[in-house]
Amino acid sequence: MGNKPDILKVILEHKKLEVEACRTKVSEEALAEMAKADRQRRYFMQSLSQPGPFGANIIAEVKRASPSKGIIREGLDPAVQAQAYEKGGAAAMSVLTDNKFFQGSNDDLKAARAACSLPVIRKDFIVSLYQIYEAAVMGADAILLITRTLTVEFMQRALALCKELGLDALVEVHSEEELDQAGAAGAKLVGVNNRDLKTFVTDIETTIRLHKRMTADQVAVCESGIKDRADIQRVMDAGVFNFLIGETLVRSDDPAATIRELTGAA
Ligand SMILES: O=C(O)c1ccccc1NCC(=O)[C@H](O)[C@H](O)COP(=O)(O)O
Repeated sequence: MGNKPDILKVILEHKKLEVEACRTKVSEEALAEMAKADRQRRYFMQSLSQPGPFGANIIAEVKRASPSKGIIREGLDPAVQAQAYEKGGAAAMSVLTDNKFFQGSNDDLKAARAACSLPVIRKDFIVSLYQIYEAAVMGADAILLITRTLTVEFMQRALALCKELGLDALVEVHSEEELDQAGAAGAKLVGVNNRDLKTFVTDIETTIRLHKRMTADQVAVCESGIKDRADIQRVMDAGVFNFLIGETLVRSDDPAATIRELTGAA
């Protein structure tokens, strides 16, 4: 048996080619100009800064497929999903825009955002400032920065650009070292990915462990592998009240009811 390929490395290599191809169609200068246009901003970080009415805030994800699970839901309609998420009481939404590995698209984000009033994060693999301008142009309210894939210097530049464009940034970490790097870059909204992106194993204890090391001005988000109310309760007992949930909601036949069960509203 050969070694498993490092999927993140494969995704990033492909993403760099994708961005270069986009650049040949629309230059970064032209995109930056478009990104300055007035937008109806929705406040992603603000929606997560305090516990919700029942305690937990859910960032509900629109994810058609993933490298770890393959197809999650055939024929998923992002607009229908977004309406159910809002009805269930989600605080915000996450939409995968990567096409090759997650079968998402920029149109998925636009359709989901247009169908509800929730703030939306563009979930993709940022390798260039170009994609941050792109996120603003497609109407996203926030972007994801994955610490493992970026330098502190790039994250600082990305965070400064987000501020300029009126976007929030969720900075994702999976280890103590990455948390320190995110802090050095100035991250205030910090997502702990419970999924090890090398092995795909999820462990909710990762959030509980890393949260203890966060500073008072950082807001934590528990990401990946959340299946039920017991998982949420366990993490809430440790002081974290924000949860990013994909598969459990996308597989549910009644995502609104599932959100109510997860937050404790049901
Ligand atoms: O989910 C994957 O297989 C994956 C593989 C490589 C990079 C990222 C990946 N997931 C992105 C995510 O962060 C999750 O979609 C998100 O945290 C929700 O996780 P879940 O609730 O377990 O679907």
